[in-house]
Amino acid sequence: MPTAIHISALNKTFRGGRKALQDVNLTINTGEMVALIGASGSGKSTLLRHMAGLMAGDGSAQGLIQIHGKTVQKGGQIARDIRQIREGIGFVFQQFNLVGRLPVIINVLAGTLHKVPMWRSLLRWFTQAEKARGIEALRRVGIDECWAQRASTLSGGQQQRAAIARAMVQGAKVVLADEPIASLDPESSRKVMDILARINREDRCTVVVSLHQVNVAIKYCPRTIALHQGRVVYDGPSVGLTPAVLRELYGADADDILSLGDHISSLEDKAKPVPHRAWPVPLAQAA
Ligand SMILES: Nc1ncnc2c1ncn2[C@@H]1O[C@H](COP(=O)(O)OP(=O)(O)OP(=O)(O)O)[C@@H](O)[C@H]1O
Repeated sequence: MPTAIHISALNKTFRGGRKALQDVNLTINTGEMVALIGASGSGKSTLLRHMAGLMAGDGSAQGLIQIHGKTVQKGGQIARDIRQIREGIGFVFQQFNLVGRLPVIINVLAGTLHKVPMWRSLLRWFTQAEKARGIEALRRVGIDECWAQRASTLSGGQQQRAAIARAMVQGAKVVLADEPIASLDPESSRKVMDILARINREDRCTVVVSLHQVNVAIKYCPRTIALHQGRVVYDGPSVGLTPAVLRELYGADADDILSLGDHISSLEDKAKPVPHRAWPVPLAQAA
């Protein structure tokens, strides 16, 4: 399977000497849906920001990040053509989400700006066909009726969904989502995760999503990469992350990942008469 994201020897030391990423080496294949988990401060956002070319790794190390074979950064230098590379990446990052004063449809169509002439992008003038594509993307994420509203009037979950619609319109083949459900209620969280899973499945989009909740990772992502103090401490099937494994990896910090862990499954518990089994059988026992 072709490689979507390749990371080798990536280190990040912030001013003051805090090591936020330590010798990160990863390969994510096209079409994977991967969760990044870890306690608060473990380096999830920092890693995603490096993948997006928004932050450069340590210059002294030979850190390399490539997306679809194109270099995002190498040896602490962001690639000169990073804008072009970003055209193929969809971001569901809080700070990038939407321009609140503009209508939802314009925000979504911003995903096509790299494809339209400069004068049209400045005037925000879109063709009927482009608008139809935007509405179709909004329909796929279930908020097409909101197309004319100012983005600032959407709920948090709707804003995340609009950001995903923008990535669809953009034709992104990699979507990076930084804690997209962190501040959402269970129902909105489920919708956002369902949509990410759909674009992964239907559009064969590679999705990397950082999550606090390990059981959401287990439910939606076949593979989980777990970070602890900037290091990859687990990279494998999500079902292998039992409470016992998490306690071994994180010690007392495991509670951070486990205690927040059931806000989607608790919703299902209410809906289903059968008891929800929060933890799948550990791999060792299943074999
Ligand atoms: N700009 C910065 N300057 C200095 N230190 C930073 C900076 N950004 C992040 N850090 C530190 O790097 C470490 C990793 O932070 P990061 O935000 O990546 O963690 P996280 O796993 O995403 O946490 P959370 O789940 O709380 O969002 C933390 O110790 C954080 O304090």
